[in-house]
Amino acid sequence: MAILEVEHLKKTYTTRLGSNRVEALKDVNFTVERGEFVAIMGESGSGKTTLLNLLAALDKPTGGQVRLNGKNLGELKEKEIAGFRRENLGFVFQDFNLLDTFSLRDNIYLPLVLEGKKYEEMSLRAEPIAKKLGITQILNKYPYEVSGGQKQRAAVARALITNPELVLADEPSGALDSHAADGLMKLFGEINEEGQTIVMVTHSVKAACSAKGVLFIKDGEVFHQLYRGSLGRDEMYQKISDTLTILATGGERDE
Ligand SMILES: Nc1ncnc2c1ncn2[C@@H]1O[C@H](COP(=O)(O)OP(=O)(O)OP(=O)(O)O)[C@@H](O)[C@H]1O
Repeated sequence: MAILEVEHLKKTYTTRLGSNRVEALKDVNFTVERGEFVAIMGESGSGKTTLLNLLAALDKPTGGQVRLNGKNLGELKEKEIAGFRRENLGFVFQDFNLLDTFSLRDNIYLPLVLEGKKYEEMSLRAEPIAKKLGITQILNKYPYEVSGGQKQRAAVARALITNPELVLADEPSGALDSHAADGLMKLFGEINEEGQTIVMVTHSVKAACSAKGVLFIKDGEVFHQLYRGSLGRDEMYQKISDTLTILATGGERDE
């Protein structure tokens, strides 16, 4: 079953006086099935962040629609949006977005605090997630006391604690060294194997190899979709690299 349906999605940015228009997304169509792990790739300025913002209901499309579990995000009332986002989506960002004055534990609890959950429930929910992510021993530390990889693990725990339908990640390994990035992608793979649907924007071919499919965006449109299927990691790496080369050189996509 499709968890995410994107139909004829369009986003045009207009400057205040209307003199300058940028068609960031022109006509984007794709679906994400439950349990998928999709990487979104494309050159700088191709519209990836714009797309992610629309998937996250952080911005309104100029045309078309995004449906999450059949619910058209465009029909959400302004006051429903924050709650809908909290209940259905988990976010992981390149720069972690952890609050420095909160311990990792309190950062992870934050979405549940906002939902008004009791401390015991927060603790019960966090325990298995922290264990899985290997951060049980450092939960009382503050973000500035731990490594980038550990910060990102805490951010992933925070994204997962509400048991979201969909995790949206924007360059999650972008600020990590290659060892921590590999660890994070392994973790995403495991979380996905356990049933979590993930959509991740990345510039890294290596990170995209962890996904089950890659959606390539060019000039605000879907240029190509690649599925891992039975491809080995090396083959997948090669196919992604080849497609990025075609994207960059303006050639036609290979079918
Ligand atoms: N708030 C905005 N107002 C006007 N134009 C914008 C705005 N945000 C993005 N754009 C333009 O829309 C286009 C797509 O931008 P977007 O940030 O979505 O690309 P991207 O693929 O995420 O790029 P990058 O990989 O560099 O983050 C670009 O031409 C950009 O300049």
